[in-house]
Amino acid sequence: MAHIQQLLIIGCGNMGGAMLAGWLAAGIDPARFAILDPGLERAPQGVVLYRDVAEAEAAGAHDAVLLGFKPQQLGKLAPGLRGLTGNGIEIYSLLAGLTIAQLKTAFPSADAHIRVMPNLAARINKSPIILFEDGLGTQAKSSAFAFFEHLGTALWLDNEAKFDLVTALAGSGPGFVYRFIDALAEAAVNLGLEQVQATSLALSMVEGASSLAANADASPGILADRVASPGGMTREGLNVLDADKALVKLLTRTLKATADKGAQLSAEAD
Ligand SMILES: NC(=O)C1=CN([C@@H]2O[C@H](COP(=O)(O)OP(=O)(O)OC[C@H]3O[C@@H](n4cnc5c(N)ncnc54)[C@H](OP(=O)(O)O)[C@@H]3O)[C@@H](O)[C@H]2O)C=CC1
Ligand SMILES: O=C(O)[C@@H]1CCC=N1
Repeated sequence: MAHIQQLLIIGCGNMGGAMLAGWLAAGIDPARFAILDPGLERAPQGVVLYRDVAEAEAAGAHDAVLLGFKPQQLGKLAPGLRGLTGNGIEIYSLLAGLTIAQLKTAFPSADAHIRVMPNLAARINKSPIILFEDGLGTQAKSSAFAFFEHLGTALWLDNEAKFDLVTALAGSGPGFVYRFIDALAEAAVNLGLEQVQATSLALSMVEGASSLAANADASPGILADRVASPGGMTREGLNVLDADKALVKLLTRTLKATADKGAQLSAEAD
């Protein structure tokens, strides 16, 4: 039988909501989803919304759960969720930093425990989706992959120790790109451009450049050199970013601080 026929999303905020929107946009039947979230105003049309655990337990319709609340809530919420996470249920977790071992301790009776790391572009079906699992059989693994692939480009990670780092890169990454776009616009404003025009140009430039790179036959490094006409303007700017590896060093510190917080969230959950 195919897996994830009925997904119960527990905590449907920014990330859970983006994923649900992506699945619905991909044409998946809304009747395959339910939400448990006490504070959510409304669910998308055709998706059932439970306000409390008892309602979701009474329905008892799901075969998979997606944990979409905050990592700091796991210890407090898990005991009350045991009735929704028992035999026959697969647990998919968005909780940044929290390990498979911690999920197994929190939900010991579930059939399988899977870490999932998307980003907000799941809403437009363009998110990387990193997966790491324990307990899925071969067939369930391939149907889980197909289900998450609707949201973008899925991959199985072979080493959980790298999960915080891929979270920093692919999950948190949009935050860094948005900051870069803002900084680019602010720099142009500092040098004399008008704010609205600077923001609009920075945004459309990044959109075009990233689509071009995603579909190109050459690496971003080679594409950067193609932009820099010999003896031209761009090389002068690249020289600023490249001097003493300034940009690489800044981003290494950025990813390290982000990944280290994952380890801290995990330690605090014990
Ligand atoms: N934001 C992102 O880009 C990404 C987030 N993640 C992960 O996704 C998870 C959610 O993050 P994010 O969406 O940003 O946070 P949000 O605060 O937007 O979403 C969390 C949701 O859980 C709800 N909630 C709170 N308490 C309960 C409860 N007892 N039962 C059910 N639902 C509850 C919240 O409701 P209320 O607001 O009323 O408290 C909210 O709707 C985190 O674990 C995070 O690590 C992973 C990848 C990317
Ligand atoms: O900031 C966070 O913790 C989550 C995980 C990745 C993106 N947002």
